[in-house]
Amino acid sequence: MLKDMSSQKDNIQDSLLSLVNINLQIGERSLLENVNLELNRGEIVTVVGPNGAGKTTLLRVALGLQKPTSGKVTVNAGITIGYVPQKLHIDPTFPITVRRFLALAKSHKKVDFSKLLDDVGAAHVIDSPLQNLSGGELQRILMARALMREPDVLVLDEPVQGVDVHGQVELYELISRVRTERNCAILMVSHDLHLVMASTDRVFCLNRHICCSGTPEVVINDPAYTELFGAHAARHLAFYVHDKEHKHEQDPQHVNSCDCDEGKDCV
Ligand SMILES: Nc1ncnc2c1ncn2[C@@H]1O[C@H](COP(=O)(O)OP(=O)(O)OP(=O)(O)O)[C@@H](O)[C@H]1O
Repeated sequence: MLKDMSSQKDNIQDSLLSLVNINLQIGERSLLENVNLELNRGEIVTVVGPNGAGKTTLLRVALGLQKPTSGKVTVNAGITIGYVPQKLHIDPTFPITVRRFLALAKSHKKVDFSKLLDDVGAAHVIDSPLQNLSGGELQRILMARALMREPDVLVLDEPVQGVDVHGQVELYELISRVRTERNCAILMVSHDLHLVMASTDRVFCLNRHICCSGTPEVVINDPAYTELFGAHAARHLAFYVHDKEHKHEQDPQHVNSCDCDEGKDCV
């Protein structure tokens, strides 16, 4: 009996954030229509959709930065949310090192920056000017800054933008690791379906309203997904599974002669 009760408890999902019947109208424009989304501890949820679909707007509503016209946003009392925005304006006339940038962020307790950066694979840039970082390095620093708050929920708006395919794979692996090691929930936005599918538990396809949602396997076979992204994209951008044994360094020609499904995009 006791055993039954504990397994029941394990199955109860720890909901951290929920959006119910969210509508947002600005002027004549309807930006979000009847959106429902729930985020549970330990899961990665990805919102995909074309440009202008309302992905960033949805995150802003979830974060309480944008008030919906109607609907309810519920955030569990006492949880901490870390946010990595889509854009960070870095003033080129104000040079700042990574260490200084992190020191400017609010944190409840003293943080060991070397360890933090080591955790996100960016220890080597600790004394570099922020302006000199590559796209992938900058994303790691922004993620490190968000992690300083020890968030229960990490919200990432297009975390791999401007990063090459190899860097994207690494960043999605980092995101999965952060989720596992910190047992937080991750809510992220991506245009990219290709790589993100392998690194997410649930996907929401958004085009103002939720066109379809579910596990990546369910979504990729949903006609609404094909309608939104086109049959070619749905077929071509099937699951990306990176074979780590798959090496290219020894044979540069291999990139073009590779017989895996990725063709010349294979990394
Ligand atoms: N405050 C606002 N007032 C009016 N329109 C807005 C406002 N914020 C966003 N929009 C519009 O709402 C639509 C959705 O914008 P949003 O940035 O959420 O889309 P997105 O899916 O994140 O797009 P992208 O993939 O290009 O980043 C866009 O057409 C945008 O111009």
